[in-house]
Amino acid sequence: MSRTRIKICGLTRPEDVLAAVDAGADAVGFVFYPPSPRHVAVDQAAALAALLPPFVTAVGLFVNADEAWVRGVLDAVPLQLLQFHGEEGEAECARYGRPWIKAARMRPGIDLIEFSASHPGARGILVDAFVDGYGGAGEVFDWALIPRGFARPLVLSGGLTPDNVGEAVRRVRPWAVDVSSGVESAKGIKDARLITAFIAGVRNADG
Ligand SMILES: O=C(O)c1ccccc1N[C@@H]1O[C@H](COP(=O)(O)O)[C@@H](O)[C@H]1O
Repeated sequence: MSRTRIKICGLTRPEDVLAAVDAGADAVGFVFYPPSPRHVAVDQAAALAALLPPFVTAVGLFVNADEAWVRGVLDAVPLQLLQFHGEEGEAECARYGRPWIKAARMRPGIDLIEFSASHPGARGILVDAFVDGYGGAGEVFDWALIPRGFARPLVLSGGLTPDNVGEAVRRVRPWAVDVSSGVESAKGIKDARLITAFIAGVRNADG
């Protein structure tokens, strides 16, 4: 079994980027969604992305964003992967010519197979709790909503913490996990000890 990839999302400070990299994160996320307390300005994100060593992926998170604005971000920030976390359709996700993942907002009644089929170009499907404000709420959803044997790379998120990520990895066996609130001391402020504990929890579950 391959090791579970780990993304630490919602970084706003250089020290948090370095903490995530030092702890062994595979990817870091920058939130380009002004209502979020983790929103980063374009020049701020460019400075943070410049700190990344090779083989750590810079992910840009967008929610129903205006096309011209996204293009402006892409011109200024070296993002290797886009995360669409709103109601973006396939064409909206594809128009930037960059690899992307698509978030499914999980609640009872959702058909993840059908959702996945409507986003054929996504490199993976991220599953998060259905919450007001679209995400970053620290809420867990019912992992039983994920079909067994889901055939595409699955990124599990939503209320993961150092305490529950081991159980999450053992039960769901996702391709990757993504965390924001669960490694914070305050909104947008990461805690290096929590990041380290989170990554240790994943690695213990990987076995
Ligand atoms: O982090 C945010 O502020 C955010 C805002 C809008 C959409 C998504 C957001 N973050 C993503 O939400 C999930 C779950 O986060 P949490 O660990 O429960 O806090 C995760 O994929 C973040 O990338």
